Amino acid sequence: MTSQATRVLVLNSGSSSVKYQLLDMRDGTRLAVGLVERIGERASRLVHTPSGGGAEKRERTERIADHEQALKAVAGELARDGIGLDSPELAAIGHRVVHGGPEFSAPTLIDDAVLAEIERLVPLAPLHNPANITGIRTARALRPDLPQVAVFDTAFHSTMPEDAARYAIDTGTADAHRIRRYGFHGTSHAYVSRRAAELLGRPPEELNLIVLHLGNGASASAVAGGRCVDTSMGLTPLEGLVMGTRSGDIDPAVVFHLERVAGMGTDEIDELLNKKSGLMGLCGDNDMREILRRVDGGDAAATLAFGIYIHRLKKYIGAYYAVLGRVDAVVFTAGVGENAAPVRAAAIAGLGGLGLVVDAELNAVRSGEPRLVSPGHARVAVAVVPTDEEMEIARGTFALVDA
Ligand SMILES: Nc1ncnc2c1ncn2[C@@H]1O[C@H](COP(=O)(O)OP(=O)(O)O)[C@@H](O)[C@H]1O
Ligand SMILES: CC(=O)OP(=O)(O)O
Ligand SMILES: [Mg+2]
Repeated sequence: MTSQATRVLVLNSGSSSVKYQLLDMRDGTRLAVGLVERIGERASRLVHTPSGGGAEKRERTERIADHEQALKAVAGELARDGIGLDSPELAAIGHRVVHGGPEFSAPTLIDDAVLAEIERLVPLAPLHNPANITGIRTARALRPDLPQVAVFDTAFHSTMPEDAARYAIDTGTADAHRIRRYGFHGTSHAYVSRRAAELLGRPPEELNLIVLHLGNGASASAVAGGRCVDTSMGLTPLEGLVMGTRSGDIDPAVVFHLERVAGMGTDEIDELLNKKSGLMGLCGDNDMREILRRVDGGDAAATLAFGIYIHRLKKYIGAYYAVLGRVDAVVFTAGVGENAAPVRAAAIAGLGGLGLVVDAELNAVRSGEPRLVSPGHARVAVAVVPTDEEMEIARGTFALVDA
């Protein structure tokens, strides 16, 4: 790596999309942000926004057959702005990898052995890891000489004590199959915990936080002194909160019942719980904006879906309050947490006895900045802190290659 190589390209490859950012780690400048979506469909879409210099957003709709073609299209857009993959200023490519299993608890330089291990973990994250692997393979083919770094969703949660990480099932079976709670969205929980400490003007080591990452996938975590002590997702990203299309917590016997009584197969049940449940399963919509519109219009299914979503969220706030013993702040983040004021208000409503109160006026403010939504006199702060998983991945990547 040359001394002027300070840029990191971050790739967050999903099953049918690639989100990317090019960052300069000298000062955290964002040089480009973009998204390729509907990969494999007839009309895929690429949106590329070069930052600074008043450059215009560019948008294209065309067929992009696979992740390899998507990455080549991204490389083409970056090259057009003179910041292509061949630039000597590029230090590394950082990849979001969702499941790191028991092996990976820190950003890791990718070689053949690491890639093989990430592949071995596919059964534990069938929706996520395969896309991450394709992203890595393609990026390696485009720039074989460049360091490629994997940053794992599970890493931040590796500090969970065994009491929180173990399921109460037969230990031999659990160990033989690596069955335990791993947790996800870790880069978000880590980044948001740090930014929340800055907002509160206190060192992270002194703080107990409940972080609520509410996006399409959603998870809660209890963070004590900057370390995760419990989180709501488990072996896979299916456990915990009600999500856009995932059920979150259910009695595992529901699965046996569906097999024995409803005659459903394992793959069918997997698809039901991961893709046809949650808000989508309850009311036919997974976009919180649409659900809030329907609730306002008095729609009964949307109102029930919202109620179930909020009830589960409250249960986790209460549970993590008890796990932590003392809470300094409850922090909302991700698409729903950052933007949906009614979700924040409803989740905190009635928790005055725990010192949790939301100020209606502060909660209604729309802003991209970290901010408090609790009144000045509140015993426990309630905050909104926009997440930035790409920046956290870039930090982890650059720290490794710059060492
Ligand atoms: N203004 C808004 N009000 C309510 N919900 C919103 C708003 N903007 C975005 N969202 C919600 O955020 C969700 C996406 O969150 P995001 O963190 O981007 O998810 P992911 O990264 O999992 O795709 C959408 O499903 C949408 O419901
Ligand atoms: C792990 C996970 O649930 O990720 P996402 O929210 O991006 O689906
Ligand atoms: Mg997300």
